[in-house]
Amino acid sequence: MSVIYDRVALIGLGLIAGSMALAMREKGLAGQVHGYARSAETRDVAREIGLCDAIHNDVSVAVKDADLVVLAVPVGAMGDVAAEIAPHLKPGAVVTDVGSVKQSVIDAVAPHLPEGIHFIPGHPLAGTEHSGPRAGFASLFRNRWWLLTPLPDADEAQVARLEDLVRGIGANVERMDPGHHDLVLAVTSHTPHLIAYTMVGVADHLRRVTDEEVIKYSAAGFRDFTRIAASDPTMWRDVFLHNREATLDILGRFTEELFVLQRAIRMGDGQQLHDYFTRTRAIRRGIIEAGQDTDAPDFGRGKG
Ligand SMILES: NC(=O)c1ccc[n+]([C@@H]2O[C@H](COP(=O)([O-])OP(=O)(O)OC[C@H]3O[C@@H](n4cnc5c(N)ncnc54)[C@H](O)[C@@H]3O)[C@@H](O)[C@H]2O)c1
Ligand SMILES: O=C(O)C(=O)C[C@]1(C(=O)O)C=C[C@@H](O)C=C1
Repeated sequence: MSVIYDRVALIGLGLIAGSMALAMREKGLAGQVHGYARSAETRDVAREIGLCDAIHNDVSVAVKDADLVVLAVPVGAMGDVAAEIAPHLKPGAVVTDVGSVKQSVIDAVAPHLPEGIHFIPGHPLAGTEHSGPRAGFASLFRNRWWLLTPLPDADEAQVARLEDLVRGIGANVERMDPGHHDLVLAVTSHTPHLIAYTMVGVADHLRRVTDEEVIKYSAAGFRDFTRIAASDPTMWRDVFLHNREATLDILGRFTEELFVLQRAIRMGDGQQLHDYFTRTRAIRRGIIEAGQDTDAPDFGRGKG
């Protein structure tokens, strides 16, 4: 593949930026990849594993002459970082972000960026429960969605160019309105994380169970919850604080459904439980058949 941006600057060298660096370098999509990290420890690790062509401790130097700047910090830090880099951006540069929430990032970042800078917000729907520079891997985005939420006055050629980069690192790209993005992600990612955090918290409260039995007899369902609940606390604190309304809306609906099932159990209404689980099984099978769950062990065989 050919170079799409001569110089890329990654701000915040964690799981997502690290994976982007490895993927861009593997595919030859960037002339040079520069990275900025606040902590000396992160910079040392990034150097040790050869994540970027150059690692900086000064964000203004990192973004200088960059054609693409990627903000890969927690959602709550995006505004401060944008304010810090704004005076040092190359005229005509593209700034994107990878935050899990879109409207609040747009509100926090856009006002800081000078005229002539192309801000194109984005969100890769790919991740793991691990964080930091060592967590990155080049194939993270392969066959995953990467949503872009361009502003109404976005430059079409610049959006198309960023889409080429995203496709180049293996993802499928789609454009979406930021408010709609935040509602969809509240359903598919944010509320499920909150439920996982809560379930693991409940087990923890039942100390007599956690001390031995949960670990010893941990079945697949609970194990999946513990994986999700091991995700980065700063990142997820920021997600909930910045996608408050959509998460509260979905959480309200979740609670209503939970009460319906709770009542069915209390009343011994097996038919209702069976009907409900039949519907949810069909949803899972639909995802597998659409080829949207490449992690599933039975992927491609149409079984859920
Ligand atoms: N982890 C996921 O599954 C996932 C998936 C998609 C998108 N995202 C989003 O990507 C972004 C980065 O997430 P990640 O998983 O790579 O996190 P990470 O914790 O692995 O990396 C984030 C890095 O940003 C640094 N940082 C924090 N505040 C900073 C600041 N003010 N200035 C400079 N650096 C700062 C941290 O020290 C850390 O090194 C977040 O906005 C997150 O919502 C995460
Ligand atoms: O697989 C995981 O560990 C994830 O939680 C990844 C996940 C998700 O919910 O799918 C988490 C947050 C992101 O913003 C995007 C992806």
